[in-house]
Amino acid sequence: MVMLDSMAPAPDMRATAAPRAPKIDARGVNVHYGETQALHDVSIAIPDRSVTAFIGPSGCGKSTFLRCFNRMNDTIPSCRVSGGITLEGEDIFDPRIDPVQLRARVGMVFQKPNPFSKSIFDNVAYGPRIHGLAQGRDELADIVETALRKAALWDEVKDRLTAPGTGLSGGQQQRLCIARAIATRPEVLLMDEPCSALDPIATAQIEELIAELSSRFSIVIVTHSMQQAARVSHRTAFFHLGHMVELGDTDAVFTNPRDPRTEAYITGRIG
Ligand SMILES: Nc1ncnc2c1ncn2[C@@H]1O[C@H](COP(=O)(O)OP(=O)(O)OP(=O)(O)O)[C@@H](O)[C@H]1O
Repeated sequence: MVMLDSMAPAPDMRATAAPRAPKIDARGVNVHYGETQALHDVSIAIPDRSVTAFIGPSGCGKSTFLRCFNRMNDTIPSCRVSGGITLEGEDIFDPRIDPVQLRARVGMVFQKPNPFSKSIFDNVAYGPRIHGLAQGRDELADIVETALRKAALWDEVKDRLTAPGTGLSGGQQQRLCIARAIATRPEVLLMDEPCSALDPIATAQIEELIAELSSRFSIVIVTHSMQQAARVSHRTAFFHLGHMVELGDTDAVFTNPRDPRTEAYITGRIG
């Protein structure tokens, strides 16, 4: 049995979600940047309404794999992705799929909060406006309020919706980015180290939010913190040198890893 040094007292944030049919199914995914292969033959089924964590040493390909799910790698000219990925059974690489629509269904929150230089309201209204999700101003206002409430930010900003989003604290900005991502009613939320720029209190708020959102969305989170993965995720995938070495229930991966490389990582011997 492997124990993480500060794992023992950590509260368990996870809802008791039973595994469901896969929301995303990735088969034999390879990714190259130019001549360099960053990911080798990775396959994973991401369940609906649960949290999957990607962990592993720096440069092992976690973010690269995450970006495959909403075709964000399309925006990197040297990047080539092969293999199959489906969302709800639909091939995301099908030429009929519009990547902008795909990114509304598969939202993303980045490492550094990146609100637009617009008002708090307009940050959240941006996606619903471009995707035509609201019939008029009232409906748009409802969507914005709902997203801000789900992101646990409404009470802090309801009296200053016209103030710039960039004027909020780091933790509030990240919750604003989460509100912006969920305003288009995505099915999947990708989070790439969403707490790495935040203090412990803001981190705890985001983790609570992840636990709440996981009852509605499928969430995939890249994290450098094994404690965070243990607290928030149901499933954990461990990556090493571009390979997915281990995938399993989070408790099993952390307490009884099958692969010696996973054990070496979680006990701090590599990484
Ligand atoms: N835009 C890019 N152009 C070229 N190579 C890249 C690019 N992005 C990532 N890579 C390379 O791909 C490999 C995987 O990188 P990636 O960022 O996916 O790893 P990671 O596990 O998320 O790392 P970290 O934990 O440090 O964020 C690394 O060798 C990295 O240098």
